[in-house]
Amino acid sequence: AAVYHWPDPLLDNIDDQLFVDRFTTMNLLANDCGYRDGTSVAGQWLRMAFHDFATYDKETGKGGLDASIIFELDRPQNIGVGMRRSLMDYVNLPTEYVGMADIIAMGAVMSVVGCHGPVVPFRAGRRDATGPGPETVPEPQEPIDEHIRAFKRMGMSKEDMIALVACGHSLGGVKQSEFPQIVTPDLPVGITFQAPYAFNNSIVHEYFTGTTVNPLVVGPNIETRSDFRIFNSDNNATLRRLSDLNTFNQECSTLIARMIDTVPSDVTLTDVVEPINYKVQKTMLFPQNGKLTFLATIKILQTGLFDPLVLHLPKRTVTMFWKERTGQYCPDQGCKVDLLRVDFEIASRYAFFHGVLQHYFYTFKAEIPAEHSISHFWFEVDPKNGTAPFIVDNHGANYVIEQDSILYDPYRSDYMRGGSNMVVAVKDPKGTAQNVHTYSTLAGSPHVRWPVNTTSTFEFTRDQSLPPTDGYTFYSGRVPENALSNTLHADIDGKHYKQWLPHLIVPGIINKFDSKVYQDAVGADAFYGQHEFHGGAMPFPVDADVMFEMRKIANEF
Ligand code: HEM
Repeated sequence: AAVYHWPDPLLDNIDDQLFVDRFTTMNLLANDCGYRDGTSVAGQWLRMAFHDFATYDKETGKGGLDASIIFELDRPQNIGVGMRRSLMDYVNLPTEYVGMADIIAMGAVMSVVGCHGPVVPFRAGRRDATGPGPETVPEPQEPIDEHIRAFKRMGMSKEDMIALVACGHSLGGVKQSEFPQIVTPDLPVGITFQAPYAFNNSIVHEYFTGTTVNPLVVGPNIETRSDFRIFNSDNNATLRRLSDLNTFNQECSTLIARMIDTVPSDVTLTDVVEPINYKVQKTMLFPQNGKLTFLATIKILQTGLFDPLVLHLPKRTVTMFWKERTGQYCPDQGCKVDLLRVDFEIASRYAFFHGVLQHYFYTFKAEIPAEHSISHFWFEVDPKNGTAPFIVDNHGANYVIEQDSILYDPYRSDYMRGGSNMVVAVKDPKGTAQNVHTYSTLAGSPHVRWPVNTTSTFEFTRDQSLPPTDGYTFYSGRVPENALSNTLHADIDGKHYKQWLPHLIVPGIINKFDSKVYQDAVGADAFYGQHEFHGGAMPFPVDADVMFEMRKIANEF
């Protein structure tokens, strides 16, 4: 599995999307094979991944999952409302660190599991194309030899092709509005490939029992019966194998993974991404009330079976330690910080199949003398279950605060909707700071004929309304509301500094959890009311919606 060394913007983001929150785009839309446009969201997402992949050429090593589909939407081969709808779903997800190609691949994974199919392993790190690929998506009117040739070019054998088509065409169907020569006017306006709205091998059984209505098998137009020609191109041997559900699930998982992992030959993907345990995230360091405030959260996975009706905090205790950056301040064993708060979130369906049921987020707040600052931090976890306490320290490397010269300042920034006034604290004893700016990913800017995210630079200037304090001067600038991710940059005394601001904690999108942490940071403790507690084995204040969700999930197991 891919190893997470903090900070890693790519894996951090992918982990959030795949595993953490049931209520993200990725988890919500394709979940339960949700219906849309006469088909399923999942069907639309999976087809888009295939069409993006279908530009691959094994000989040249070009194409594959590279989001070139964005530039290919006007082609008849990519006809269909599903393509545009899928892109609309995805449009806000890519950032400076996570490309659209990864999102499209993730969509394929989520569509399969969302329709109760198997887990398709996910790797990250695809690179987005800057222009269209060749016009090479297979079309239903083409002869079988052409399909075999096309899949061979994509790196798939004839048997792979048969299986992959059966896997893909277990979702969705064909629309009259898009393929009137296949779904002729005497037929219903849309026909699904198989009866159940689920990722399974009904398509195979319906084929063998003669009950199929798959228009690419029994449609009135013989020329466009491509599934029929493909399925029996090996005398049905592959399809017979796939009539066993376990075999179908296994082979589909492997083949869809191969499909989405097909990338240009100069792109290297990460290892398979598993839920990341002890993930440090959402760190913030900023001057406040004559000190530096440091916030950090560590995510711990809840695995194994549990009784969803008896929610309780694990007995474990988690403690944070940190060390000064200059001078002598902390004892040898580090300055100790007790827990500020614990939150939890139910895991995604995809995470359930990795044995993860929910996530605990342990958040800490350290008060740090500005003159000493902070160089690194780590955690001690005591499971309190008879096993020994252990240290979590970024695989031995510690969580190192690379620099404290340029810091995002949530305390002084203003999150009002309609763009934000972002404030950056700059440690600049010689007064030489230059080029203080953020490099931001903006949602949905018109770039090509289809909106894709773009990146822009926003300059900051000295903010005279904020008096210097604790060695920091303050710079501010307006960052648009649609900024999805930001990286701060500055040159100070001839040296370049940068700080990545994780997606979701910066202006633009602030989720519930983060806004609470933000409230904590600025000292509005009362904000939480009864939902606030500081460590210890206290019951969660669970609301009815969450209970309902958890029961539903428990029943699905
Ligand atoms: C020779 C190969 C293939 C041909 C000729 C073909 C053709 C088609 C056609 C004509 C449609 C109807 C689209 C619409 O009406 O909007 C369709 C839908 C679909 N195809 Fe394929 N396909 C092929 C291979 C695949 C593969 C390999 C996959 C995925 C692994 C796949 C996934 C899908 C899905 C999920 C849909 C449903 C889309 C929706 O409901 O919106 N197809 N395909």
